Amino acid sequence: MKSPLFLFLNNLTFSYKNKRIFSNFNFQAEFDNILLVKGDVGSGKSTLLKLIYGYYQPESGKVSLSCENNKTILKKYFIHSNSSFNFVTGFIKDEMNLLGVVDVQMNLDLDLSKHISEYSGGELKKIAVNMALALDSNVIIMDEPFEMLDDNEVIKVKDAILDAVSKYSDKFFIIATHEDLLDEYADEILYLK
Ligand SMILES: Nc1ncnc2c1ncn2[C@@H]1O[C@H](COP(=O)(O)OP(=O)(O)OP(=O)(O)O)[C@@H](O)[C@H]1O
Repeated sequence: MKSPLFLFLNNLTFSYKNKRIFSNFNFQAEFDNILLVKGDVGSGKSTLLKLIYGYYQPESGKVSLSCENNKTILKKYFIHSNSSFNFVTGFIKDEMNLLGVVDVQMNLDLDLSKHISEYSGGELKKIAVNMALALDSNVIIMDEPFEMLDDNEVIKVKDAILDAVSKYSDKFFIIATHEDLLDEYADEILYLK
């Protein structure tokens, strides 16, 4: 049986220079598959994902992710809204080797040997999402996975996420999105104002 993932945000305070984004913010969720983070433009969704991932440290307060089953080691992977940040080596193949991804799951129909500057934003997004799904990470944090994709690709990415959720008992998704298409599948939705 699947052990849920717990997210606790306790009195979280975070600012960029002089701009306060979270002030003693509290939230907790227990979820089996998908936690969505939604809200207006600039409400702090990306910032919160980066705090959850650990890119940023809060000024005060605490972020914690834990699994009821303490034996499960939480390996996190972050998909940036600008997917070029996911390919620090500059090359898809090198990144895959670095992360130990043998093959991407979906039929991408793309030449993966080029430099990242030679792909469109949507192509990079597709590759990044599929790379994340092919990794053995169990906490996949996605910042706007549907951005820059056409309708057809949006459905493919949505289906790939739902497929991973049904296939693997140990994968959890924390997804920031403006789209409504995962709402009905989410265990919980955090709305930021
Ligand atoms: N690196 C940064 N330095 C300074 N301010 C920043 C930085 N990143 C974000 N901000 C500011 O913090 C606020 C929250 O930004 P964030 O990107 O978290 O919002 P968001 O909800 O993800 O927005 P969007 O819906 O446009 O993606 C915004 O006002 C933004 O201008």
